[in-house]
Amino acid sequence: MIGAGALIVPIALIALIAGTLLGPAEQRIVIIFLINLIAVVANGLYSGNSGITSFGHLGFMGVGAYLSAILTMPPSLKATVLPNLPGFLAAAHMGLNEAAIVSMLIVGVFAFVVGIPLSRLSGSAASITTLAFLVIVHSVLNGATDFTRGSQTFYGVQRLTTLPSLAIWVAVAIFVARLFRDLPVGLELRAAREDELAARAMGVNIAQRRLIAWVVSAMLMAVAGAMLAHFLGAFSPKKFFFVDTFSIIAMLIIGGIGSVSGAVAGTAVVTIIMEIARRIEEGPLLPSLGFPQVFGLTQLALGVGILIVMYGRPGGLLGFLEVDDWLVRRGRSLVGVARSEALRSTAGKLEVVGVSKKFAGLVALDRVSFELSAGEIVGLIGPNGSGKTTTLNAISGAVPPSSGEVKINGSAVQGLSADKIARRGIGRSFQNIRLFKNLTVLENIEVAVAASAKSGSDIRAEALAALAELSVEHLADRRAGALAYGEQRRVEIARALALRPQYLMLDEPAAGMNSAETQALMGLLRQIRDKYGLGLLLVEHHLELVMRLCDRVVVLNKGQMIATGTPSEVQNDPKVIEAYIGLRKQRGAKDNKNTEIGRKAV
Ligand SMILES: Nc1ncnc2c1ncn2[C@@H]1O[C@H](COP(=O)(O)OP(=O)(O)OP(=O)(O)O)[C@@H](O)[C@H]1O
Repeated sequence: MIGAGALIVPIALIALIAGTLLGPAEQRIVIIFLINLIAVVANGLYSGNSGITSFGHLGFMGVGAYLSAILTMPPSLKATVLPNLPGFLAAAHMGLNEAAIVSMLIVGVFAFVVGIPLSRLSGSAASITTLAFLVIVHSVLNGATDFTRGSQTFYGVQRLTTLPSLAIWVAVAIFVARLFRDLPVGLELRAAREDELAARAMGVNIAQRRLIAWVVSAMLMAVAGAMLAHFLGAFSPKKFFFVDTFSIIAMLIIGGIGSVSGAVAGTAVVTIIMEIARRIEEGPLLPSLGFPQVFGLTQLALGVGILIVMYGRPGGLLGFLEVDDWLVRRGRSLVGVARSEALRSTAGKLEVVGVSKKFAGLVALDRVSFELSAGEIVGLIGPNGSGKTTTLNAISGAVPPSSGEVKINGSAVQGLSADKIARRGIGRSFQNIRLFKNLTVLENIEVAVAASAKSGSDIRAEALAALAELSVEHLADRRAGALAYGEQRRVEIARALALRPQYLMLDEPAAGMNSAETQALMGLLRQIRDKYGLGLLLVEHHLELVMRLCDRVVVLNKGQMIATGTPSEVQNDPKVIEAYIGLRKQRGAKDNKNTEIGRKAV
């Protein structure tokens, strides 16, 4: 894999040069750098992809360090250092790599158990929970004296860490992290980092993706712990607590938490800063220049480093950039391949049956019922605040209905999670565009393709074909957040379509478009309906578009359905005229988009 290779080769060269040309003091710095690199890449695999900064990963490193140290220590020595160990641990005697793998597996199981509740949390709630986890692990390491010697130094660990074995583990960590980022699981997790609601609407099971990242990163952390333990030879629980957590987080943040390249860059920069600071701390680095001896300088330097980088580059030195991606993208082809598998069924209907939604005391939807058949375009209109978006949210599972039923081809889906409903065939766009801003346009589409594609299919090629459908394939490598408004709307529709929905719900797709763009959109929507036979539910204030495009129109007012019928029936319905004209009167007959139907009807 070119991605990992571009990062691994320089690291291997550093290890080779250190092993052959450098003295013991410099070798020590390189070894510390490489161990930190595993830890930073591992933490970044979770924190960077999920957007939840973990303060707890040093806990896994600690468990890995103690476990592997116990496993490699000769039984005769264990009888002295840890006389109360249970029999199987007292008798175990392994080599470093074996012990690292066993520790990795045990930590993986431990992380899985801890991760089940954690993966349901988001944002700062999740971050603070990881901090609590660190404190708990620290207390357990201090308390489990039979295994760890408590707060006393755990000594007698075999010094088995060598540059070549370490370099191999670094390569494994980088390879896994880089691969993870590009696999559908990593891509979907990054999408959830950008926008949880939109990711769920694209079929992403966020908790499951977070759990996978948490376990994989914890396992790599255990390896970092094993390497550190067998390099230091002696340590205590405080080695895996706040001070080192701060260093690892500093490396991630300074380099750029959003990429593996950032983790590598941050580790290198911070290792250099810390080494210089440590030398000044230990004694004047350059006595001739008169540098004074300053205690606590290492942490101070890190703090100042974070402040400077955050001020100048809030995303870290490399931000979301993967160096290799940037190199590879230049030459690759942008030819898509349309999907080969059969379309979803073009028969059936989406039924909304007596759906109500209450927000505290407010009745946003009151027993709304209508149907959308495959191949049909239905417009959902009404004045501001009448409940149109809430209807889409209730259907898609973004907000569960308070009562009533939503049926897809006869089976009830209300109460299911949004990602499950998306995978049952409901695609949607959002009123205030919700693209995954820091992902490329192509990656945005790949998230939806991954949720609906058969295993083994070429996700990238299919995503390119979906972009071509909306004539935006030339935008594939652009960052989604950097696109013009009209382009973003098109990409969002392409993304919803890439889910291969049987029913597509678009929330004000023409908002912000000029009249030429709106005309083009109208043609496009008709074309999509004809080609795929899908049912289109269109929320739109642009009434000309609704009246010309829709087969039927449903009108809401104050959460209630006040009319349904063909566009001309609805336009002449007294209740609809009343709703729009009433609103116009209320607003002092201002020229407002809500009054358009009123003017037309009058
Ligand atoms: N999450 C929420 N919490 C509380 N109230 C909400 C929520 N979502 C919507 N509402 C309220 O429900 C009512 C219907 O809102 P909704 O957004 O569905 O209307 P709309 O017809 O889509 O309006 P617009 O045309 O302005 O987009 C409004 O009074 C709104 O304030």
